[in-house]
Amino acid sequence: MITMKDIVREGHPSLTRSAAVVEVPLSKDDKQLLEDMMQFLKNSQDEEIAEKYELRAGVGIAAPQLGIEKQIIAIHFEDIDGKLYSMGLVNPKIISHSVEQSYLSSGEGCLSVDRPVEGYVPRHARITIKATDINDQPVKLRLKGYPAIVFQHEIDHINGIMFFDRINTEDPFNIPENSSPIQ
Ligand SMILES: O=CN(O)C[C@@H](CC1CCCC1)C(=O)N1NCCC[C@H]1C(=O)Nc1ccccn1
Ligand code: NI
Repeated sequence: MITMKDIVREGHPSLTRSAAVVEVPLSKDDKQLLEDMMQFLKNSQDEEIAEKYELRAGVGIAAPQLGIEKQIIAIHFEDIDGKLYSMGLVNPKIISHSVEQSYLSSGEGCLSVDRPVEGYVPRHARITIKATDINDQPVKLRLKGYPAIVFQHEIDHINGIMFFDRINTEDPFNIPENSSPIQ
């Protein structure tokens, strides 16, 4: 099972390199990795398991965070209106996005960053993603709100981008034109 010791931290080269496209149909190993990543997220959100294995609760994880430079991400969370987002995707791409931006009013963190980094992380408010799922099926997702933020955070990992790379260093709490807060 994946635990925190498997998650590489800030400074590890995998976090700032672009990950490789994954061959489809998925190999047995890539399927297993996706399943393990999904299980990690579920475990991390289960109070007992998280306490027992000292897991930090996460809603998403990307293979580069495990030192595996492949375009593989897993997402598991329920959004405010109770919709469950639980999926493993390979080769995710943002194929279109809004001009409007949005950001989490609480800022962002990362399981690979063991320190708080203050500031708003401006992202696209609405995105359309294309990817392939664990059963080799094509997936097209239109997202907004918190789900859009989570998917962008994970896709950034695939491209070697960390959330703090997007914070305005002069004025971390600067609110860009045409952007609105989430939560
Ligand atoms: O790349 C992936 N990561 O780095 C895990 C991150 C991904 C989220 C950060 C902002 C958008 C996606 C993550 O999940 N967190 N960041 C650090 C500690 C908190 C934790 C978190 O937000 N937990 C959470 C939130 C709601 C409900 C349950 N748990
Ligand atoms: Ni992260």
